[in-house]
Amino acid sequence: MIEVKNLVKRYGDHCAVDHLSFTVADGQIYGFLGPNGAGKSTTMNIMTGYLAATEGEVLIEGHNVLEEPEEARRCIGYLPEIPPVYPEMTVREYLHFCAQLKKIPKAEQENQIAQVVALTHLEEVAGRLIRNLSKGYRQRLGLAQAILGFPKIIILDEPTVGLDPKQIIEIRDLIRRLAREHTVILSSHILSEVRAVCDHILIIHKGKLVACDTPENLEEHLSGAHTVEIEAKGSCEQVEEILSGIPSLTGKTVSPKTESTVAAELTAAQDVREQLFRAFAAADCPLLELTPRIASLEEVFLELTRGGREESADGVPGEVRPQDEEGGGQA
Ligand SMILES: Nc1ncnc2c1ncn2[C@@H]1O[C@H](COP(=O)(O)OP(=O)(O)OP(=O)(O)O)[C@@H](O)[C@H]1O
Repeated sequence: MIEVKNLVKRYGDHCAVDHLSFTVADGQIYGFLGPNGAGKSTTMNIMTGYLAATEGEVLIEGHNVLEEPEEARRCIGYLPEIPPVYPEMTVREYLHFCAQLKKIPKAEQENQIAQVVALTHLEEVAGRLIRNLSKGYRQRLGLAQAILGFPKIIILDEPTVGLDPKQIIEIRDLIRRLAREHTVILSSHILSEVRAVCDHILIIHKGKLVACDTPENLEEHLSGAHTVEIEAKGSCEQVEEILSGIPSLTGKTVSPKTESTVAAELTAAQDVREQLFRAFAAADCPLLELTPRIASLEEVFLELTRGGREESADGVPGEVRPQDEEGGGQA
């Protein structure tokens, strides 16, 4: 488990991380999402002990990252935004070097290196100098060193940057496989990627946590209260008349769709699907389609990271839990 408590990081006057609190539970994949400069890398660097916080603390499996760095780091594998590889070493030499740094027992080193090389598909370049590797292979090597030692928690800053589509799919599969036995936290700008692999999403904006939930809940709760699109057989007047009998509607736009059908978009503070069904049936007006509109993760992201949005995060509906000062926002 990771506990991030009231984390603040200031660079001079600039507050890159602003009282950030959240908890990461074991055995799941968390996506750290935010626009450029939101504070993702800074937070990850603090969580992994690479950077000191101005205020607040991070506990990894109960170990304070600053006070018990060895114990905390033993639980973490980290792929920073720029993988820390040495160009003059071969892939294999570098992984041996990392194994020593991670204090993996000598007798286990060969076996573990072989495993991570296989997992990240580095076999064919294992003897090659790192400076001659493509960006994709360097990224995979960065991932291999993060996995080495099979730590409980694996933190990946933009793991698929620079990879081609085939490699992206492979790395996603690898992340999913790792998540069976590890907790994985990854940062990304790519919404579809986060949507595809993560169980939980933390959205960060201007250093603050603005949402923390499953992708499904985020999409559902931000789908504009209840928006429903309908298509009915009849005239606009007839449909308007039926809708006027449903007082809980807060908005409606009605327009002809075909010669004999009408389309409408309706909003309400509650779920009105059953009322709609009954009202149209009672008026003998066939309801041909009734579709609740779900916001895409992209819309959720844009909504939550609009300028100044983080100031009013309290208003985020439903399960979207912004941080609180006690260290809430449990993920
Ligand atoms: N060493 C530094 N000195 C001064 N400001 C910094 C430093 N590192 C980061 N920043 C600033 O802190 C803010 C957060 O940066 P950070 O790299 O954590 O964001 P990010 O969400 O990871 O962005 P990106 O997605 O572009 O990598 C940015 O405004 C950045 O310019």
